Amino acid sequence: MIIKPKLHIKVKEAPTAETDHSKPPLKDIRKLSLEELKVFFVEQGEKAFRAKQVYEWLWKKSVTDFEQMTNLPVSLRMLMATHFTINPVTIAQEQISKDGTVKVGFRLYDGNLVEGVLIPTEDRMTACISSQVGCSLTCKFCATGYMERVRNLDPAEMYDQVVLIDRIARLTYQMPLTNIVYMGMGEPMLNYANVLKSTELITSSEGLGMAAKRITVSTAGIAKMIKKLGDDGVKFNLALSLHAANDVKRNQIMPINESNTLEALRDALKYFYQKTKNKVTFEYIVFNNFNDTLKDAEELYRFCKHLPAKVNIIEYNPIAEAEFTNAEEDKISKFAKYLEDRGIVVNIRRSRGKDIDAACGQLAIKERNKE
Ligand SMILES: C[S@@+](CC[C@H](N)C(=O)[O-])C[C@H]1O[C@@H](n2cnc3c(N)ncnc32)[C@H](O)[C@@H]1O
Ligand code: SF4
Repeated sequence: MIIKPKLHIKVKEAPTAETDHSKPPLKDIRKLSLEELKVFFVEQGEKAFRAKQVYEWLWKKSVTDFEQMTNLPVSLRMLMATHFTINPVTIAQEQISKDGTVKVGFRLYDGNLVEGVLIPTEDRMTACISSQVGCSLTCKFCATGYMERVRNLDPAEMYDQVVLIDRIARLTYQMPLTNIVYMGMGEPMLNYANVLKSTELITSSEGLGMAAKRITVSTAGIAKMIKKLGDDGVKFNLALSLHAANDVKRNQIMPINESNTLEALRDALKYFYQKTKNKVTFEYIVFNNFNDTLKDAEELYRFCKHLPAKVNIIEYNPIAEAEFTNAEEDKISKFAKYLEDRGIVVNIRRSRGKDIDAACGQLAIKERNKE
């Protein structure tokens, strides 16, 4: 297995950045809560009810400019424009795969690029969104693991990805989004508060009003934060990227396992289940000659039998940075059968968008390599 060194992300000059460096950049108005917006308006001698109107324009209608808030007096729009800005996420690249999957490169206000994917299936329109620029967790099979973590996304940046992918779904397939997975770039549990805030916005009636059960947050496994999800009583689904149910093997491909062992994760997941009654999904890529034997399946069975859980076997999308490949079909079927025979629910998920680099991080890493 060849593992190449980490790449450094070069942050581009922001296309919309403040060019007059003598003035501090304006704050994004979407960083304010409804309450904070009310306080601002009252301090400025305006009526408090304006806050609700503005909030609706910002979230439900997702406007990108104060000028678009057409039911508000011009003076109010000008007041906001002198104190705040709106930093919308924009689409930098869009590629459609032969299988209908759409990969989107999102440009953030500071020039950074993150990725999202629209995955259309028979009964679902799923958006896969990013939570960080890069990732600090260095998983050896993941393209994003070869980038440095640059920064966390803020709630509005995650929300915007959903809104933009929803527009693509409606335009391309005449169907709105039905599901959202936090399985793009980054580790959601290392951007905990912003991820939770974004799910609140997506589910709230002031935002998109989607059911929390339609959202899945995926983690590489940070035990402390999984327990916190339990304490916070979240309603969305949780997926754990397991990929090996043996500490020695998992340490090799997911260094986070050294400080968050399988035992710690199992305890955290039990706690999460006790608190939320939400079933957990285990993500497992069956890598050729690494974790593909019936002994590996037995270890996986032993790990998940303690919890009401299901296993998603994900097809691997090979990346240029490492030499992992999928196990052969036959081995994957035997692996799945071993688990199913013991009562574990197994789904085999085919890779989507192979022809367009749909594995998370692949598009951003290519862009970076061009620079
Ligand atoms: C990119 S991660 C982001 C969420 C979180 N950091 C995590 O690890 O669960 C989402 C899922 O994609 C998987 N993944 C990463 N690289 C992949 C690849 N090249 N092919 C298929 N799945 C991949 C991860 O193992 C994880 O289950
Ligand atoms: S799999 Fe998840 S945690 Fe691991 S490097 Fe990729 S994005 Fe980060």
